[in-house]
Amino acid sequence: MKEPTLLLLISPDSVEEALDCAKAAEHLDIVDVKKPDEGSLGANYPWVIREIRDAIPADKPVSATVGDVPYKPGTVAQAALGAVVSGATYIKVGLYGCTTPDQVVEVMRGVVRAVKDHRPDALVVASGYADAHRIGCVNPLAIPGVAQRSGCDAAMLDTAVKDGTRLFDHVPPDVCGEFVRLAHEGGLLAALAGSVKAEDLGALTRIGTDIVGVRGAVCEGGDRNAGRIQPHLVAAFRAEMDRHAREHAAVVTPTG
Ligand SMILES: O=C[C@H](O)COP(=O)(O)O
Repeated sequence: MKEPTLLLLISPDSVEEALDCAKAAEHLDIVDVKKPDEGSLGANYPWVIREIRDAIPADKPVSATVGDVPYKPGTVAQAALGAVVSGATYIKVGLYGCTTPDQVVEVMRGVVRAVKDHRPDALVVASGYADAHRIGCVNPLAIPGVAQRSGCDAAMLDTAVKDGTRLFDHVPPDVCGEFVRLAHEGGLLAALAGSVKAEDLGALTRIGTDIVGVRGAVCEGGDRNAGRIQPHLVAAFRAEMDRHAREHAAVVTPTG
């Protein structure tokens, strides 16, 4: 049986940074357009998504965040359509303002319809927050179920507050493992992010994560705000991912 592959999603905040990602294109799988100064899943301008789509190799999918969205299903559906029309094929929604699972389903059903009516092969990602308890939104472990109920393709966790705390500070590896299990049970991809560092890759690989999302760890000085993405840090991060994948494969399918 082929081992599942962990994909690397990197989030530039501008066309200039996307060009740095393009220099490291062989080391990454998905380029994720966001605007970090508008929030952890802050949405960028449609023309930035389009320019980034044009700037990176055609075989690298572009993802775009629709924002840390309010509970306003029509507004969010229209924003999601803007992202897919601009060339993104992974549409990520940060469910910041949804306080109940039913609200999430209502918002995400609208997004799925808006996106897939325009481009059936685009993937819709419902993103909750590992630190949901700090902002009063839906519990991380509820996300896979509501993502599945609303027809999404992936369930994701990121952190809402970028204060140096990390994914595993809020949702420990065994609970992230349960998140991944629930996502897979619902036929979804599982994406995890939140100030992830290279030292987290062992656990993320072990639990079967499909996509790891990173910004700070590949910016100079580890600073997601003041630092800029560095191609050599992307390459080094990828090398660590590959090392963990090899080690994990050796444990799961020992030879000899
Ligand atoms: O989707 C991934 C995020 O951009 C992660 O950013 P971060 O690694 O700085 O928390």
